[in-house]
Amino acid sequence: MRLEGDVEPRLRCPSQALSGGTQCTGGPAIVMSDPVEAGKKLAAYAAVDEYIRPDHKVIGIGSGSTVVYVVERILQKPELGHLVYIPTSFQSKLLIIDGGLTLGSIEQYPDIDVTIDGADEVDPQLNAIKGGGACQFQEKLVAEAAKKFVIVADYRKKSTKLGVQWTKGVPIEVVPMAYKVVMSSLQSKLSLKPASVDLRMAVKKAGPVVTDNGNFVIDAHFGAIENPAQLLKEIKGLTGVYEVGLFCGMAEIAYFGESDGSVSTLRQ
Ligand SMILES: O=C(CO)[C@H](O)[C@H](O)COP(=O)(O)O
Repeated sequence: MRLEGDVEPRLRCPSQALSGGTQCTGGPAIVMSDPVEAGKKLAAYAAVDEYIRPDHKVIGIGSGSTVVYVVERILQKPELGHLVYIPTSFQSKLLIIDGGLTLGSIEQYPDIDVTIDGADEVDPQLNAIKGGGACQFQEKLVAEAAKKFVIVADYRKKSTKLGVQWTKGVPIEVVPMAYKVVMSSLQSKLSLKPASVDLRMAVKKAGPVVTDNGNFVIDAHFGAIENPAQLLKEIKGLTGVYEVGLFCGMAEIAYFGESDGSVSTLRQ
């Protein structure tokens, strides 16, 4: 299958079931000149094909550039048009609205069948760093409310240990007035000391990034993280912390679009 906007015949991904830790070829061809973009699309399409069914009712939609392909694939399947879609950010709300899908809120639909989301880094135990787009609070809420949480990512996100591939730090959403206290607590109260902590600054605005929840984000640089669950527990215990971009033991499966055009998976 050739998709609109694709330019050269190169990559191919399956729509059939994939098995744990394996790579596959075959199925609808995905043709793109950029291997990273192709990887995102491969992973997203495979996850939608295998995890979202017409007999589902409510689907969580993550945030970021990979999720754009999740919605693109959903829109190619008219049999998924009657489902309700729950956003995890302003960006994903617009994806749902602009696609003409039915938008729901987590308050209306606290029980979600499947949530599909991207990630910044994923380790072999399916722990993930998220929040590169500062959406980690709503992403975690919507992932936790789902029976199944599925990660989609390109090959750059696969890692042996969190903090090795993703070197921009662990995103920590904080209540604005608490940011200095939290920065100081991160340096003095954790068993794993960060090399540095930065208040994330906006690019096209003076001052800090402000999240969809009106908060700030601190990026904490720990290097390789041996025990992400312990680190998560310690950071969440600091007063002023709203949510941490460490997702531990949450995902059932991660799909990775590889640079050779295959899709690999990691399962719990
Ligand atoms: O956690 C996220 C946003 O807060 C994103 O899912 C994560 O940053 C991955 O984004 P992309 O698909 O653009 O690489």
